Amino acid sequence: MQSSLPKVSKPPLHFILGINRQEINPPLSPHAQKYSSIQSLTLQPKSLSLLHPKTKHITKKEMVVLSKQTTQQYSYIKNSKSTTFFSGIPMIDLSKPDSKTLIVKACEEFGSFKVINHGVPMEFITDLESEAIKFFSKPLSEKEKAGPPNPFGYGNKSIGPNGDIGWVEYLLLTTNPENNSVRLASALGKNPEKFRCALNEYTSSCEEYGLLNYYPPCPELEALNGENMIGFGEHTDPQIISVLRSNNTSGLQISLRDGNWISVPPDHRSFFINVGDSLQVMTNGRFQSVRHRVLANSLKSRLSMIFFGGPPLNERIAPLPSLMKGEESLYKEFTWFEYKKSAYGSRLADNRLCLFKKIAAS
Ligand SMILES: O=C(O)CCC(=O)C(=O)O
Ligand SMILES: [Fe+2]
Repeated sequence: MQSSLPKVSKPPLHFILGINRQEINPPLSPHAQKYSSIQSLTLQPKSLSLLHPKTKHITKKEMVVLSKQTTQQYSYIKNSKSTTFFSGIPMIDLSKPDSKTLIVKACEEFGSFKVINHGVPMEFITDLESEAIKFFSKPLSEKEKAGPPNPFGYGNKSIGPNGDIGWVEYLLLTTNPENNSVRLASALGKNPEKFRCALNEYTSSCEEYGLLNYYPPCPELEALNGENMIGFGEHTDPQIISVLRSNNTSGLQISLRDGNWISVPPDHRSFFINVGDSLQVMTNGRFQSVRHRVLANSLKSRLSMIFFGGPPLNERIAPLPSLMKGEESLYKEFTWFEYKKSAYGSRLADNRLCLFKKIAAS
């Protein structure tokens, strides 16, 4: 199969296998208990205009409620109609000749799209999925042997080093098995080779456009009357592209250009592609990285396999000359290493590209 996506240059290509945390903490207690442990409550009303014709059904107003527990802080979203799905996400059939054109259009308009007829055999996906589920079903003490996730390994709740917390567990892996530590390999079970094979089969089948991802439920949400808990907080991916595949559980939301959040219908056979910050720079802003987040599900577990395609560390990230046609670059010069370092020092929701934008002369 011919891939229509840009060829992603060599490593680092990392994967996150995530699973919503469930058995890790004592289950979140129902309503009363949750609020009795609140130390501070912040309400951030966010007025949302309905500019996009296909978003009539989404909530006009959204409240983000931050509840601070003694040791952790989780974020909740009030009245997010997470089960009303948006039907306007571009779907691209990679076997069709017009797919390239449609991908460009989707990247310009949405910063994301889903692909079908991607050529990745379903059995590769299900093999990796079942190995991942085996891992996440282990007792916490076993999983922790594969952590912490720096640079690669198991993590839960904490996303990055700057205080971001989510209802999530994850395994951060690299496609280069030598970089996945011995500690990680042994925690993957008696047969880490099987896990590795599943990962390799899956990644080698899609190396030109990346791919992979997984997650699970939070029954206490049922008692919270329409509130949703953040599994993975809003952010843009810093890499060139991310390829996300999840099981049939909802949770992924993306922010449209008008600021409205919409829920992506789950589809375990397709891949969902996001434009990352690096691709935004490479196209001098013609494509824009898409803000997205994952909400916890009260009933079902969600497993996502995400493939992040990033450049080599010393690669300069700059607009591609062939796209420039005499335009000025909107961005200062920087390498992927510099961007990663800066991203590591920021919060998940921060607009990291701001720091690298040229200030327009007035
Ligand atoms: O787990 C998911 O479905 C998405 C997570 C995500 O956006 C990320 O890891 O960058
Ligand atoms: Fe992401």
